[in-house]
Amino acid sequence: MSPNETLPSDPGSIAFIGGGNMARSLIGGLVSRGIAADTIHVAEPVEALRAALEADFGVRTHASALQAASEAETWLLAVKPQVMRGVCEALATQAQVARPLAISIAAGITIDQLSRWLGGDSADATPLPIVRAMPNTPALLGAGMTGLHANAQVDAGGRTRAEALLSAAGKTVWIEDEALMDAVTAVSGSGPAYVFLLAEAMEEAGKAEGLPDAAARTLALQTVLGAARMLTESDEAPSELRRRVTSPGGTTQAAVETFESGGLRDLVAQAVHNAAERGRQLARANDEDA
Ligand SMILES: NC(=O)C1=CN([C@@H]2O[C@H](COP(=O)(O)OP(=O)(O)OC[C@H]3O[C@@H](n4cnc5c(N)ncnc54)[C@H](O)[C@@H]3O)[C@@H](O)[C@H]2O)C=CC1
Ligand SMILES: O=C(O)[C@@H]1CCC=N1
Repeated sequence: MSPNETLPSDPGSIAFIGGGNMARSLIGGLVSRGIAADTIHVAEPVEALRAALEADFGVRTHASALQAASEAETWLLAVKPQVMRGVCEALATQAQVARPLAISIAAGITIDQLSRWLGGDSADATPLPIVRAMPNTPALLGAGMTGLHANAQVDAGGRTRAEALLSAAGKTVWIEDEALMDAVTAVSGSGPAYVFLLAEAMEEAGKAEGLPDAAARTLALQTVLGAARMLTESDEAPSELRRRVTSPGGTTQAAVETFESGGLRDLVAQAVHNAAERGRQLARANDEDA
């Protein structure tokens, strides 16, 4: 979906709990697709962030999570994994009364954990409909990628609502096995940082070869943009696009052989594995009952 297209269905009123980097990217996506800013509430303790969200997007902000949550039928939990438990427990009573659709974007934190924390003290609280979503920051441009997983309490309407909300950020894919959400986090949630790192490294290497700073940056960044567009706008596999740049005995071959003999593929696999493992650790580290 391109940034100016409207959404296929209205996601209804939304309370973002946490108004940091990822919430900001998602809010930018929603507002640019014509979602009325006054249906978006944001709870954020940092006053400067609240002021910036109001000025930039016209959304309603609150210092209190409970206040924002009481305004909306969908809660988008966008705080760090390390504070998620406290935030959920503070909202538990309201959650059991209002029974919102709760969507968490926190890395690692499982639906079982969210369900327990939002269930409050009552061990037999009826499980809430909960969606685990893993977006990424290109959401701000409508070019994001989100993996979604729902528990059994989420009905077709809830799935449609979650998908409408996250599709404001770009593409979505449903993941039926929750255990794979850590792999989604490791590939696409964290993935933009890997591409930014490559861009940084290309820029630095260009400077080391003698290019002026500004030229090195433009050459690296425009190359990443052009390659990303070819990857998504052509029907060819990445390996075929690479083959077409690589003249036998030429310059690209010299570079690609250096990457391959240096173990780039193994390094990427190890990096993705470590990111997924970190997601699993975050779940354990933030749950003394697990
Ligand atoms: N940054 C990214 O690229 C992505 C982040 N995520 C997930 O999104 C979540 C947020 O990450 P970021 O936006 O990067 O972090 P962030 O630190 O920029 O945002 C979190 C915000 O929550 C606020 N906050 C803290 N306690 C709060 C409370 N009790 N009530 C309301 N707000 C509270 C903080 O002031 C902060 O502004 C994390 O769980 C992360 O795993 C998921 C996908 C991508
Ligand atoms: O680094 C993190 O933990 C978060 C989750 C995915 C991207 N940023």
